[in-house]
Amino acid sequence: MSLLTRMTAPAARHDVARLVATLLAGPPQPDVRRKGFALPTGPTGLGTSAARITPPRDKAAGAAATVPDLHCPPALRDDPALAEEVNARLVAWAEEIGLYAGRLDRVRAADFGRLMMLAHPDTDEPDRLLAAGKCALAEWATDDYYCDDETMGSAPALLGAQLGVAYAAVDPAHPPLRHAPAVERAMQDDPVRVALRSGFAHLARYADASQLARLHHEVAVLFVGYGQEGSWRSQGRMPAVWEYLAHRQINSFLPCIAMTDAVGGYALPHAEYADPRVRRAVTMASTAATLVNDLYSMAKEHRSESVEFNLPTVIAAEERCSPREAVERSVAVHDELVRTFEAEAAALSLTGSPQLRRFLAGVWAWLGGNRAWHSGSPRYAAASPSTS
Ligand SMILES: CC(C)=CCC/C(C)=C(\C)COP(=O)(O)OP(=O)(O)O
Repeated sequence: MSLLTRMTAPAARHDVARLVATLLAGPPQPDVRRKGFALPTGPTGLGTSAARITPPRDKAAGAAATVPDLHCPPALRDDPALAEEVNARLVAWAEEIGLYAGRLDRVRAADFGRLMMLAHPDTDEPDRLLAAGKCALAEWATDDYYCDDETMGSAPALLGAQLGVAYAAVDPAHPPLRHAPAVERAMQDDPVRVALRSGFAHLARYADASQLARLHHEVAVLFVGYGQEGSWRSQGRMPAVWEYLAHRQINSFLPCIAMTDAVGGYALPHAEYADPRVRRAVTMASTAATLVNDLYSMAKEHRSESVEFNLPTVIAAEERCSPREAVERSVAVHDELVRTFEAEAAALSLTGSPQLRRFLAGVWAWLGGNRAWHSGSPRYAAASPSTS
């Protein structure tokens, strides 16, 4: 069955979505394997705004009800059976390695398997989605255990030291021989480090050396962002809006988005991934995806004991506006980023390689899957418990 026929949410919620989809999809490319991946077809171009789409099922109305409409693609497929398989295997893995011990029911309910199914519609292979899911959950756990959840032992004073050691679980440390056993013990005696190491080892089955090096870079940058947030937390300081936005580019879903080609079974050449024009488009998309998290996680963060950092809170503090107005302004920031990504990605798709075109279409698909997941995951439902 083709991806298109499996989609329950076949179109976008805004005028240009189909046009963007068409530009990003480009002509058929026989030299790049396309495992059933296709962006929405149908009416294209300006004047197709009547083709409005409803997103896939939203399991939890709580958070979703408080977030205004976003300029965001739809999820390109909804395959609950695939999501369930990936989620079950992800939770079994977490249990086996002792990650989120005592909280696995919440991890299961958060349904990160569904996030992977929604965000990576160009593969049907559960094991590829599982590899990506392990990396994502390990990165989330780094945040929960070390940065922002005191009930999981996070403490600002420990953060830098913990992140420094955790990085060796992703990009192995190579100490002189006599220190190697101590490093090895450290890799094994903490569930976050075990998860990072195991997740990236799994992904290495599908990623080549250049893709792995790219991911190491993105994780290192993510950890810089975690450190930045820790610094605000320990100072009790609310960042400026510009500072927060720059932060959300690095403390972002980019490490997940950067796996798009490895998960899809092809490789974007390093020179194209590193091209500043591509980087600009992709980082704008990942910042936007992370602002979606800010909008949907506000209710969860209000319930938390620790200081909350999200764009509406930062805007309300700096611009002295009401929470509702701050949400509206955050949505406008999000929408501008997505629109800019769409325009620039469409232009890059016209001149770049087939792999670049597929990658940018994959990033676009990731945005849609991400929003659909956030709107339905009990992790962000106002009245439900979260993983943290
Ligand atoms: C999966 C991944 C790369 C996560 C890194 C960044 C991250 C933890 C988020 C984007 C989520 O931010 P936040 O700390 O607000 O997370 P929750 O709202 O607690 O899910």
